[in-house]
Amino acid sequence: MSTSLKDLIGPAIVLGVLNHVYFHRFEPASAGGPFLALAVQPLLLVAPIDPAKLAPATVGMVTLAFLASLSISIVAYRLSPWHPLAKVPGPLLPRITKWWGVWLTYSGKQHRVIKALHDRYGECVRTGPNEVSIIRLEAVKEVLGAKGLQKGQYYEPQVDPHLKIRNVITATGDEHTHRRRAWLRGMSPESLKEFEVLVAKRLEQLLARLDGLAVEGPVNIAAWLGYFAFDFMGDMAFGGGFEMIRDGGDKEGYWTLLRQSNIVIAALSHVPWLAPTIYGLPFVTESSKKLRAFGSRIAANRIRDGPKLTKDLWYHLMDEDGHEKEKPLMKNVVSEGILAIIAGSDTTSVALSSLLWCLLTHPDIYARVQAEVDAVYPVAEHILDDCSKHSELVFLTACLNEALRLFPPVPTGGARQVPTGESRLIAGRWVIPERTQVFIPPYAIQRSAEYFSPAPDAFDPDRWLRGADSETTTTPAALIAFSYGPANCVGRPLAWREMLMVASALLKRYDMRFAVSAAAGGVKEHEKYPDLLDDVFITNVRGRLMVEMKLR
Ligand code: HEM
Repeated sequence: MSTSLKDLIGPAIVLGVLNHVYFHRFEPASAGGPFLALAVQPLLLVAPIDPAKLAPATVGMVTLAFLASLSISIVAYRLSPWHPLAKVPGPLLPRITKWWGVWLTYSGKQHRVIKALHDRYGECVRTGPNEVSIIRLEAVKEVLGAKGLQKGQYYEPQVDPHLKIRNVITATGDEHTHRRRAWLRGMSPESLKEFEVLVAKRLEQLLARLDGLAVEGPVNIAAWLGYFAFDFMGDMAFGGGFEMIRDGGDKEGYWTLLRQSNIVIAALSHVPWLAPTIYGLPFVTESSKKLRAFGSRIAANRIRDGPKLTKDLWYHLMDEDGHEKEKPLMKNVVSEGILAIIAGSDTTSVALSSLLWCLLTHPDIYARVQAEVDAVYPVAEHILDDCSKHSELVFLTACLNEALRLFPPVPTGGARQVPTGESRLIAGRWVIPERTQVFIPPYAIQRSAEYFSPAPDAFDPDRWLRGADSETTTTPAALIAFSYGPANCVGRPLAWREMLMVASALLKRYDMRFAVSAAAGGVKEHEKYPDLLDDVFITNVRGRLMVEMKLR
């Protein structure tokens, strides 16, 4: 008896469902094997047919039936009441597929869309088939805190695909504690004092450049703050490496390279199983090879020349003063150094750009904060050599807190993962099942009226200074721009030092206002600034921030 197409459709459908059951149970870590298995199975089904009588249409129909049944089975399960996250509200598309998250990352709008979903569906929203986003204060501690959840598959695409090196941001458990120890030495008060010298040197260079540019016309201050932060991080991590202030741009192309690879990584974090396949593509490998070569080159320079003005981060990460029993491996330290540049440059410069944007949109607040800087630093030079007065910059600190609240440089952050085999009760109300990815997005929680009211979307630095009263709510614990818990931002003290030095220097030296530009479509260029902050894990400023700067 010969096998016909009709005989094969039923088995193809059953096989599709069985594949879903298998992959659901044994989640693949990479796409290569599963893709091959999916391609081979329809061919095995048609194998009994005499090849001479096998029409290509038959193979096509069997494959179609197999893939359609697999897809329908997956979608039906994800939408069904039996899915463990069935009771968590959320829109249809993300319940079905993680490709929605990939698209959202490429669009740059992830933070704004997630906030809109919280506005609509509440404090816990299903943002993926196995993913939730929570903006309840108790969840900050329960998810990000010491007894919370660990980083999971979301961070896998950040691991170097060739060297398989984990740095402090991708390591978990004891490995994380060990790596973080060296970072903490690098961020001690003594180290910070040394880094101040490096900030001051670059800040002087920036101010000299801005003095010259300011007389020529409006300056894209967002770009120049980016050059500053990048040059400084190169000095701080490797004792040098970039000269973007000198060159007036990214002449070497490393900034662009880092940003491009950040976008790819941020998108792949939603589909980590695809990362090994994508990283196998030559043009993708090319950019990660270039980055590694660059890291090794500046590391080699650093080893040859030693620290420049002061002990740099390399000194601490490489354990040059011999705290650890075993010296760290060179490749690990290169990876940490590159991480420092990624984690510490765009974050700080975006925070400063957003602060300036907020101040320039509120001239009354600008005037108050400028008056404070003038009072604390009557002599401009002392901004560069006396950080002991930072505690007196109370209003500037409030303005920075408010800018970090409205525009957190890491707007959504990375997901933590519920361990296999257990579920977690979060905030006493949501039972989150095993292997779920859990986001606590700073942008959405920091604009929640529950924690900041009235007017949670308004720039109101005074909310940080008002005492508690019955009319207003300010919840410092809900400001998580630097994250929370054992994997919070290890560079926080340095970031604050840098931000206060740069902001005071700019306010002291210049009178600034938005450049007058023709309104495009009725919207002035500076009004578009918030919409051009792309959330690609770290914010990318897609637009310009054109400012007229007049020496005072
Ligand atoms: C305003 C500036 C900054 C902001 C808002 C910021 C924010 C953050 C956030 C939200 C995280 C957690 C990321 C996650 O959970 O995946 C983080 C981690 C980290 N940040 Fe920052 N950061 C800033 C500046 C810096 C600076 C200047 C450095 C210094 C090099 C730095 C180094 C790091 C490192 C190494 C981690 C990983 C820590 C760990 O996993 O233990 N950051 N940062």
